[in-house]
Amino acid sequence: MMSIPGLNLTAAPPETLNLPQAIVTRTKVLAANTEYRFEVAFSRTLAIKLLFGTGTAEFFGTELAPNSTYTFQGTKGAIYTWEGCTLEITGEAQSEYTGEETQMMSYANAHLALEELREKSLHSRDHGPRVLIVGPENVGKTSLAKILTSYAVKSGRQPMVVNLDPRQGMLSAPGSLSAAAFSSILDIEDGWGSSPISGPSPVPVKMPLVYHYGLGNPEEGKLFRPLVTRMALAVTSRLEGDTESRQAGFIIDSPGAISQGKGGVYENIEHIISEFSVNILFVIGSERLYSDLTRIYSNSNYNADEPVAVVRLDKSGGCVDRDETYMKQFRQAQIRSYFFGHKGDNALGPNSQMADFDDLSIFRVIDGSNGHADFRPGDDDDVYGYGTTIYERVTPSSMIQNSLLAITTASANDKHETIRDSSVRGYIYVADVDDVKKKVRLLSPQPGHTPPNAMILGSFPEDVPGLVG
Ligand SMILES: Nc1ncnc2c1ncn2[C@@H]1O[C@H](COP(=O)(O)OP(=O)(O)OP(=O)(O)O)[C@@H](O)[C@H]1O
Repeated sequence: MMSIPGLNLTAAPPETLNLPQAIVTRTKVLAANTEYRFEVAFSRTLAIKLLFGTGTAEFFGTELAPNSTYTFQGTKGAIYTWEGCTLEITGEAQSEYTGEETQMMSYANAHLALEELREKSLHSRDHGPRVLIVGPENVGKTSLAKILTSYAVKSGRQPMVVNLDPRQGMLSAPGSLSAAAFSSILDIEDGWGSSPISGPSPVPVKMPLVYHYGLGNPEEGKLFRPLVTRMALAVTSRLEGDTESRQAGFIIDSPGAISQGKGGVYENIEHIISEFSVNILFVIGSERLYSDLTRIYSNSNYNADEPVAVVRLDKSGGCVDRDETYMKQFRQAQIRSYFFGHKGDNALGPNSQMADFDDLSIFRVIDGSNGHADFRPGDDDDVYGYGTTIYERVTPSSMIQNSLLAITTASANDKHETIRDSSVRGYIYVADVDDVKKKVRLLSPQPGHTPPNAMILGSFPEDVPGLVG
């Protein structure tokens, strides 16, 4: 275990890690167009190797290198093969089986259709496809986003990927919305891969643009839509300045909650489509949603410069429901690896810093549950006009112990809208609060002084007790 520079602290191991387990190695022969589906607990490790010369295999679109061992913890996923292959598997899975009916053919066709649009954009100097993926929870939206991204990268493109689902982070902490251009392969073991501050990685790092949302549900509070607008501006201007990205277009992953709708009206989906000028809408796993959205965006009803193509895709039979307990463990693992590196190997040594209460400018997101929010789904953006109260300034106290603070690029004196619209430089973790001495102990991925910038404290992600032992 590695000590943390500064205060001789060590990272607390995840409670469940390193438990003894039966190590059983077996080989699994997969026929063409099938996949090995597995679930592995956070307390276990499953190692998978594609045996050399037996064929090719991929994990959500990213090819496995032959004879390399990939290890998974707390993962639910599938290794798919187009032509058949043999895997060597070591460790204990909670569940495992071979899926013979997969959606990979239709997902690959979706990729080919996007490639055609990318080729067309090359000749016309238009934008490439601007894709939004919607559907209820756990229908494989994120998996499809990864597959489309991997295939695009493999085709030599550099797509932007935008994560608008705060329940899980992409190259960032949970609770955030982020965007990044992908020009290299995704990290098989670590989901989307590593960002510069989350540990060394064999896969080149990606520099994400991050905004902090701080709530779990996009239908709650009054931040989601303004942040979508903000993100759309940032992404669009990046595309304007970069021919390769413009041609590749972007892929937006969305939270399941926005696909519930209210009486056939989907305000958050419509907002995302109009702000990002989405022209391809993939609807997974809900016929009703598909039918409602087709009605809304059928050419005769929808009045915009460019029509929105609504495309229905089936949910893969491999998709697994993830309960709150799993999601919480998943987020905690994401946060742990943000500070300590992937897989608890403590490859990163985050810094421990002491700060006075007065050094911290903390703004707490006002959500729907504490009586201040006046958000109604029907409100439009002008209610967020000049001088809106979005946050409340909080004095540090033991209340903030174990929480995550998003350090923005805004100053503490800025208007709330400015703080909201500022990107996040990074996150710090409040390890300890001394109410008497009025001091806090912070964990930061980077050395140096605690910045005076405005910091956002959300009610989401939940506290991570015992990140530091
Ligand atoms: N073909 C498959 N085989 C095995 N597991 C799969 C398969 N496809 C998806 N999964 C797993 O099922 C779970 C749900 O999939 P995914 O995260 O892609 O859904 P989602 O629609 O993005 O969910 P949410 O809206 O809750 O974020 C994930 O753990 C994912 O890894």
